[in-house]
Amino acid sequence: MEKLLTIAGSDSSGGAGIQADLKTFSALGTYGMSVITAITAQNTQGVFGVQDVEEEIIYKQIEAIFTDIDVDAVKIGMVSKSNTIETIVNALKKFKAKNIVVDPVMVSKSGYHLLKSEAKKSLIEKLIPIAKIVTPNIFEAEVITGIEIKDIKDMEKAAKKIYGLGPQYVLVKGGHLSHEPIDILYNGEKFNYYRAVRIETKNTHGTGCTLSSAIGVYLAKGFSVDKAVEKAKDYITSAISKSFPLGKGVGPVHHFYSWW
Ligand SMILES: Nc1ncnc2c1ncn2[C@@H]1O[C@H](COP(=O)(O)OP(=O)(O)O)[C@@H](O)[C@H]1O
Ligand SMILES: Cc1ncc(COP(=O)(O)O)c(N)n1
Repeated sequence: MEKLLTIAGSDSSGGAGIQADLKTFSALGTYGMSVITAITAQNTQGVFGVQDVEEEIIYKQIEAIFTDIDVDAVKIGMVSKSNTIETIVNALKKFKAKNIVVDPVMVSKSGYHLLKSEAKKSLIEKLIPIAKIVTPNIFEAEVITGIEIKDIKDMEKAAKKIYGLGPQYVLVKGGHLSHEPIDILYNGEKFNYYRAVRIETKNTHGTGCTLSSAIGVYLAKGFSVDKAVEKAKDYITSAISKSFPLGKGVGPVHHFYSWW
């Protein structure tokens, strides 16, 4: 069984963050482990508080895992502040982590800034360069590049600029486009396009977390990056099509749609 690690924030309502990542790992038949970077008090309507975890215990969690267990892929989500990012990057370099998927989480669907503004520079200069694949949504790609994104051509321009920061692959996600949700993969030479029909639902809490975790799963299973993205895109599209209402706000995707 492949062994996956998520380094991310906890979402108390279970739809995004660490909880979405572990559900994805489990649903797709892999063994999930977690390093918690921050605890959010969150539900389907908003984020009401965040407590960052101290760098020392973040490092110790990573060390405890890598000195004992072979990790086949690592997914990184919410990282809050620059000290957290630097601790994670140094630790992953030290332990020669492979198949690193960086989801550059910035703002929750409910509008809360999960990445502090002082951490943007470290995210861009330190975290993105160690990624095998980085998966910004349109807003994140705009913040990283300064390019305003209105269409596919702008997404391609942003993907090229982000590739210049050092990751091996860039996936700009089109979930927030006004038409079909096309995701664009760039490897420094060519673009691949992943199309899907737009599912009419408000219940999309955790889509980005779920997609990046699923990409990690398929990389751990030995698929090429192109194929891993294709399979992960199929999984997220089905999980969104079976998403369900929960609470009073944005409900979650159904990670276990093929099981129950
Ligand atoms: N309504 C939808 N129907 C189908 N696919 C969607 C929908 N919303 C998002 N997606 C897909 O879900 C994945 C996550 O994308 P996105 O929502 O853009 O990321 P994030 O959660 O980081 O904002 C992408 O593959 C995107 O194309
Ligand atoms: C702990 C945590 N990590 C990530 C997200 C982003 O997920 P979404 O964009 O669906 O709100 C979140 N809301 N909470």
